[in-house]
Amino acid sequence: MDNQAIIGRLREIAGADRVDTDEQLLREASVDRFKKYTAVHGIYDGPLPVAIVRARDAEQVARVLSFASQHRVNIVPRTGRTGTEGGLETAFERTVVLDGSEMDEIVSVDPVTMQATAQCGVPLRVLEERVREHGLTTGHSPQSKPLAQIGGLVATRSIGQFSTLYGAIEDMVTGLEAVFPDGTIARIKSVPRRAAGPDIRSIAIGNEGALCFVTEATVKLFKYEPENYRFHGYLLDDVHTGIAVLREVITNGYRPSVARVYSEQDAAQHFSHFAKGKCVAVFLAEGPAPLADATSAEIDRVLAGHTHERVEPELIREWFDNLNWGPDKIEAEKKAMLTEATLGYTTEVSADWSVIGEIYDAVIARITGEYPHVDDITMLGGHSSHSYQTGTNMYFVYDYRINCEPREEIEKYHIPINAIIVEETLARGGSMVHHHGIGKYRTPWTEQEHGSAYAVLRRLKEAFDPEGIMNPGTIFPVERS
Ligand SMILES: Cc1cc2nc3c(=O)[nH]c(=O)nc-3n(C[C@H](O)[C@H](O)[C@H](O)COP(=O)(O)OP(=O)(O)OC[C@H]3O[C@@H](n4cnc5c(N)ncnc54)[C@H](O)[C@@H]3O)c2cc1C
Repeated sequence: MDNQAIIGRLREIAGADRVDTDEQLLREASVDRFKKYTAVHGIYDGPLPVAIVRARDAEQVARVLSFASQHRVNIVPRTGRTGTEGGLETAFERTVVLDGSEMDEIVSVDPVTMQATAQCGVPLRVLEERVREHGLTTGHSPQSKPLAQIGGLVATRSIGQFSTLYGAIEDMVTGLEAVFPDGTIARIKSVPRRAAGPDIRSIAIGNEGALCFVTEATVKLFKYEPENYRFHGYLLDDVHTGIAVLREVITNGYRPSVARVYSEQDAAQHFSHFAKGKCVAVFLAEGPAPLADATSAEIDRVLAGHTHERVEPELIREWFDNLNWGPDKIEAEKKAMLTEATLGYTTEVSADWSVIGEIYDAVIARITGEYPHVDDITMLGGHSSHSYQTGTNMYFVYDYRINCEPREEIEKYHIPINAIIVEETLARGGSMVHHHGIGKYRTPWTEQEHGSAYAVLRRLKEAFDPEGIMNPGTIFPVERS
């Protein structure tokens, strides 16, 4: 079947007005933010998709996927388009981008059962605003909240700034609907908990469009009590002290919603007006007032055991209020890329408390010691922003001046720096990806990440996507065409 025939069939399935073939739209749909630097220069070297289908409902998604399976047409699901790891890249010929952003109905908000159900194209910001009318919150607040949508948030195993209290998306989704490549529409009902076999929500959560298309999700709701917010900020001597502080607060049984530590370098760019060359620890205690007070008291008690300087809570609140990225910041970043030829990227990993500090040191030492273009790096540091009983994440941040043609940027800077971080983390038993997903650029290490359990993951792909049409090259390594 040639491209024209594919487009014709898609028009029959979805309606002609739901199938986009405009050249510029196809170019922009061929990449995500992994290639933001070439994209801002208008360079799109990879295969362009055949078409973009804006799906109306789950039945239409099912018909598109069945057709694609039968005719071996590749599918890249998408919603909010904030992905950072190449998951939206159309790396293969004969790809159709299946866009769920117009499935944007909030199906229900139930303040009694404390749940909301939303279609995949609902932006998280919109859902959050709706539930706040009831005095509730989703508790989910990734930095991309103004743009990211429910489908992508579920598909990437996203996590938000309040994760230490509310958890990540896998702790929040109680039920969902997903469409599989054979056209099966599976609805996983929402219940408080069950022991009826393995938890099949996790086949959809984090699948990055490589197994199924998420069309709807039901999430938990919590009381929204910003009047009880207690912000805390401290200057500390080094990252290791910061990690020790985080560990103590968390393992003592307290759950501030925000618990973060920034390295000196990262702090200097986030908190230039007060960091004084130090590390910065940030906490937010919330919940019912007595709990927020108890959490605050514990944070102070732990800090008393370490040399520190206190930061005005109002400064932390101001910083926090401006943390999210909407269209304005995306535009500002594009302008900076074009006028200053500078770029910033991140690689986020996780590991046990016992090795996370060692990983931090090893990564910084290797990049500064052996990366050949280290002189172009203008900032190298990181922060821990999501902590658990057993360990924490490290979000490495690297900014650089681009001393090459736009096309060469990824190979010269982003890929080798990312590789060092992944290698040092895996070498110490950590996870190479904490919350952005594997996408198409960490696949060289998917097998190493999972070890002997990779066979289980691989079987999921074979079982649910036997034709390999779902986002090929994402999560699962394959040869590129
Ligand atoms: C400025 C910025 C800040 C960010 N901050 C955070 C953060 O704090 N926490 C965090 O976790 N992430 C963060 N991210 C990453 C990104 O926002 C998340 O991965 C988000 O969950 C992606 O959602 P989306 O709707 O934009 O998905 P998209 O970008 O459209 O897609 C992302 C991936 O999910 C797949 N996908 C999309 N929709 C579906 C669907 N309906 N069914 C199946 N697969 C689908 C795609 O194929 C792709 O692989 C940030 C990104 C940016 C640009």
